[in-house]
Amino acid sequence: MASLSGLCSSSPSLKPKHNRITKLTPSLRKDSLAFSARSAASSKLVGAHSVAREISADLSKTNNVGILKKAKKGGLEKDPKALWRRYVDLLYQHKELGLYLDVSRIGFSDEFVAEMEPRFQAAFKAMEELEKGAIANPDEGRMVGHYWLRNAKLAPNSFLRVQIENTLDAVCKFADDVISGKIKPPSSPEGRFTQILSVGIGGSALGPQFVAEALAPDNPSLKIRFIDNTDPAGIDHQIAQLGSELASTLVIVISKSGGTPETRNGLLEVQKAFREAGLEFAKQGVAITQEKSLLDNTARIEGWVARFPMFDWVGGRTSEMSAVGLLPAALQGIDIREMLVGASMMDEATRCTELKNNPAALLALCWYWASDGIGSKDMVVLPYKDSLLLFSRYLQQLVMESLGKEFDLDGNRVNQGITVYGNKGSTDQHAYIQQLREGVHNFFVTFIEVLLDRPPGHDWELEPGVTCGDYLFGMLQGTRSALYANNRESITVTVQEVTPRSVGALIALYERAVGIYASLTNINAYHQPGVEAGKKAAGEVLALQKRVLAVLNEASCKEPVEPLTLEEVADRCHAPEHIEMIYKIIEHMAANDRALIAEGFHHRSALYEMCSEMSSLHYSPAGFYNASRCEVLQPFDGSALPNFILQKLGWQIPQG
Ligand SMILES: O=P(O)(O)OC[C@H]1O[C@H](O)[C@H](O)[C@@H](O)[C@@H]1O
Repeated sequence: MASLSGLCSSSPSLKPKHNRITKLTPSLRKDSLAFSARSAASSKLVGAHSVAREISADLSKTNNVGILKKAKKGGLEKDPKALWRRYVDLLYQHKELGLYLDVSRIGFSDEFVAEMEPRFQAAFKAMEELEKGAIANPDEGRMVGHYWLRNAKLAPNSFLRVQIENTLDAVCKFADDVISGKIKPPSSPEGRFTQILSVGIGGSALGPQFVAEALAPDNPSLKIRFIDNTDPAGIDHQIAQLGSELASTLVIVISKSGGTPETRNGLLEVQKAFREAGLEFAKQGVAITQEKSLLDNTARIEGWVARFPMFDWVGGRTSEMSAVGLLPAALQGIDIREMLVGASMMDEATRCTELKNNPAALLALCWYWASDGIGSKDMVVLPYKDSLLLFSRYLQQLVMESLGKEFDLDGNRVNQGITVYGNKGSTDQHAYIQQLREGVHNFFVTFIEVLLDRPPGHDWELEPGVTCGDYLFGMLQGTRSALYANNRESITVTVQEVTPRSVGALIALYERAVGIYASLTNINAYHQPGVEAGKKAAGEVLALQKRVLAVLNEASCKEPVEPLTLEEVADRCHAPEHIEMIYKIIEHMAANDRALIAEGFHHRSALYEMCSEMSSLHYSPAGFYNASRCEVLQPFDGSALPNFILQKLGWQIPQG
């Protein structure tokens, strides 16, 4: 990349008066900091075990909305020379990582930054305490230690340090042994593992999926597929795609808790496929989970090939640099030590307490400015590189599960969060960017730019002077300009190329930005109580389904079979208030041939079929019941049924 200093000197008219930006090395960047640096009144705020809570108490006195309203009055800078100066002045560069952050198209002012400075200093202090082992997840009484994974020396005690180092060594050794064929499946025609089937969900899937898409070579040592849902058709598809290669498949079951229902279901389905193929699952299964979890115990008792630990102090959405992300990556031939180096270098850079020299803080500043500190605007993430397609999905969990909270750390209802979505450019330009340019103004964009189009030596000009990659570049720059011209703000993160190092750095950059933003907004970024509520509700639905089945079974055992209306089923389940859910349960079972709903004309063709083949079908104007399968149907007007069906059922043909 042309250095910025080079560009400046070739455009003397644009060169800023002061010489502090003639060369943007990290050290000079500090001198060029235009933001007023206020002293942080934070030393008294930090306690070993309740960092965020104490900080928040002090910061809650500041009126965000007031600052933002005042600061936003000015509107966005449009003068090209002033914009160029803003770009040069604000550009963050990490030369060693080949990573650049341009925040010049977010409209914050120096005054706003100055106002925010104490909050940032407090956030930096909180992050420092977190890295030292403070209980940064107060609700769950946990430390938050994903930063230690890439630099074990930072772990707060030697026990954790050794745990991290041993796990990394074990991951590398296991991957080497699998790739070399030293560890092999018992009955594989290839004589080695050729496929990975990863079973996990949420944080136990998104990181490995993103990294596989971004970094796996075209011919990886092992190919990876994912089961990340409890969708039976999706599971069947993955197993069908493996076909006879199931015998050469290493199944990695990933679950921090070891009890996530979707993952358990995926495991049970895969185990069934193994049984049906006459394969012994234990010889091909690996577990990544917390010690002594249900999954860990199962894997231990059944004697799976290997088990790797997940640590209590690593959250699912920040687990990519634990065995969760490292093992699948290493098995695909991805250089995981390089990923760790990239993350570690970014961690170092984002520990900087000068806002303008800290890329994570700059991101958090932009988010705060753009979304008014309350998530009023959505974050649209647009990587202009196919291999980074899943970055937006990965960030969706990282940002939304971390920041989307009902209460702040002081117990105030705040309903915080930032919505994240996006796929990739320029593809999205042909889909929804029309709205971003001209429609509802409820977002800010993050462009992810990759400078290297293709490996050197492979490029060609598809028209004079222009390559395919030039088009991609042009699309990105064009969209950035067109959006800004219409007052749509954007951030641009640029990496030289997509490598294990730059991907590790990107992950670390966003992890820290989320942590800092959480401090700014005084929320706990490390728990997910809302997800728990959804899981609990799902459990209740399944419990209700079991009660519904029990009621139907009982009625079906009576002689003659007792027809039930929906209301009667609900009453017998002692759940009349859940009648709608009971209807949906029966409707779902009906769709899967486990029940039948006769409700109005629409369903009658189904009735005909059933009636013609089932002798034990019972019908009454009050309800419809299939004794052989324990099925209940909605009441409907039986007289509307054709006579031949009523005859077949042995019912009286209605008069008139
Ligand atoms: O890794 P597991 O314990 O199976 O959890 C998988 C996922 O489950 C939940 O939905 C959490 O909200 C996620 O943060 C987590 O990553």
